[in-house]
Amino acid sequence: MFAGVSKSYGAVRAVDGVDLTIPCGQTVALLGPNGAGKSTTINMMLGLFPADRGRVELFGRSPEAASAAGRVGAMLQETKLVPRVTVGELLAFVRGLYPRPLPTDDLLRVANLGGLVGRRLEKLSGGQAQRVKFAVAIAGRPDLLVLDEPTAAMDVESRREFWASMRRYSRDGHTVLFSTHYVEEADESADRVVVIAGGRLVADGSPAEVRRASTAQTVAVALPYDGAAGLERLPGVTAVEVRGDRAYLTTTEPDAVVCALVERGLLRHVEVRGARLEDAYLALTA
Ligand SMILES: Nc1ncnc2c1ncn2[C@@H]1O[C@H](COP(=O)(O)OP(=O)(O)OP(=O)(O)O)[C@@H](O)[C@H]1O
Repeated sequence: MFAGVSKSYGAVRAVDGVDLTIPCGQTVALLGPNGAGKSTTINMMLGLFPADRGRVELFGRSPEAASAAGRVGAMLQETKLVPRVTVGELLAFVRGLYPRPLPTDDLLRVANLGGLVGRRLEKLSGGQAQRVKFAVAIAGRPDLLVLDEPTAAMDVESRREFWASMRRYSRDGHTVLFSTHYVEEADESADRVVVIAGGRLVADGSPAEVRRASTAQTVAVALPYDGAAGLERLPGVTAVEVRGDRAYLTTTEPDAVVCALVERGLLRHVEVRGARLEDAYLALTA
């Protein structure tokens, strides 16, 4: 729970009056561009440094007390793995630090590390190393799992595997908060999307609710034989983009645009696309 939380670094106001309450069991994406204040928010949530103003509480107590009680697990951007030990040795060590760790088999299954137990940490690929860091974060079976841009620099396949692991953990009723600047990750993997820009929360809701914050839609048609000239004057059209042999018309009134295209005999291979989370995100953070 954040109540009126602010944090500055000198003259830079990194987080500015944030209020946020996360119910148990929810998976929340903290979505924002570089420098939006995501890491600062997460560091305060974990009690790594104090807020200048406002109150941060986890499970009704201070972040430090919640972490000391083993209720919080985190995977931070700067987390490094020690070399010269195996995945299995590292996980056995970390499990030993907690009173009720995840059973080893569950840990390996959830983090998708089955074939890597004997592998030394310095021999892992980037995606595999991230899954080991994820395993370290969940080894103590935390009620709240916090992931700061966990898939930065991963390829598509590694990202897909990573989010599958995250969902296996959240499905068991655990609360997850992850930060990202990939809109599709928030759309696909979160119950709730909190958009942050310039240290302020600018949107908060399900992916569908945040998507609706942008009403712009696209009507795409085959490019008319005489080109795109004049399309921008059709009723309801606010922008026209030509890509390949298609014209993409931005509008808030797709019905009117389709009618106008019919009247002019221009309706060929039409496709109407609803607002995308990415459009809403770009509008919100502009
Ligand atoms: N230690 C610091 N000293 C000074 N300014 C900082 C420090 N850490 C962050 N900032 C500034 O605070 C603002 C918020 O930074 P923060 O790292 O929280 O954003 P972010 O959303 O996590 O960005 P990114 O996606 O790039 O990691 C930025 O303007 C950043 O330059």
